[in-house]
Amino acid sequence: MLLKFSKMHGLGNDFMVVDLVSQRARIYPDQVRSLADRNFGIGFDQLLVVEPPGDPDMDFRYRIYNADGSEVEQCGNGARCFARFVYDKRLTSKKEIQVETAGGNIELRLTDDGWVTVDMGAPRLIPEQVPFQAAEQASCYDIEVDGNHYQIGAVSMGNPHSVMVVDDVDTAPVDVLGPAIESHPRFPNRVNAGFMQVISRNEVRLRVYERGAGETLACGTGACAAVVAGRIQGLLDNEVQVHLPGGTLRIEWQGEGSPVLMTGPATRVFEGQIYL
Ligand SMILES: N[C@H](CCC[C@H](N)C(=O)O)C(=O)O
Repeated sequence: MLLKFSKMHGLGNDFMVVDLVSQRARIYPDQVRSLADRNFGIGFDQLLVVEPPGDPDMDFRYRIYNADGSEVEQCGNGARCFARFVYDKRLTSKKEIQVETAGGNIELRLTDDGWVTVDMGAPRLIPEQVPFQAAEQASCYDIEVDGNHYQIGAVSMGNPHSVMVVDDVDTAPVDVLGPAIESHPRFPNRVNAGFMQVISRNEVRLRVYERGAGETLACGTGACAAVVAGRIQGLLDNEVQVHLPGGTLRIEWQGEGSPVLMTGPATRVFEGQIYL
């Protein structure tokens, strides 16, 4: 079966995007893993799939698979690329697009400067909703890793995030602590592990070791979760520039119960086709 795809990225977060609205195909987890294999496949952090909506009030369903084949609830950088893809491919003429994901419904807004603002919905802070094992909700939790103790925030943007404040992201032990936190037993569904350096109340630097993909050049939901965690710890204001290795996102959050808004670019790289 021949499958057409687009290669896209959001600040270096690397995607393969396939349209299953106009192409009749089915993709299975083992196929995802082989497509992600940078030696024999196309290589990506996540595979993004465009499908017809289940809910007639929505425009599309948006399915997301990590490079390890795991299907996940949300992908922020991918949402911006999704909007660019469906508009440029003329699957919609709308510039405000309602999308159904496993982690909740989101709204994608294409702006005239070619960027995209995504209403990511309200963050979930109740431990059971992250999910994270904790006796009660708090802005900060103590976790133990290899006998050492660390303070983290636990936030869901539909997908689970841990956020650790560090003095310097360049020297943070992301390669060691990232995988250890990703598979920490208190996160029953694993977790994306963020490391945040606070520059000011409106500016942070962030690195994210992503669940199912490893460290990426950018993580959209990670940027949202970092701002939420920083704000509830009293470190940040409502609008924050988040500097990731691949570039900067603008994140806005007015506080508990409000949606998180993420604004940034979406870039097409090449078109391709592959025989599955
Ligand atoms: N690795 C994430 C999914 C992709 C998130 C990231 N690429 C983004 O831009 O939000 C997870 O397992 O929840």
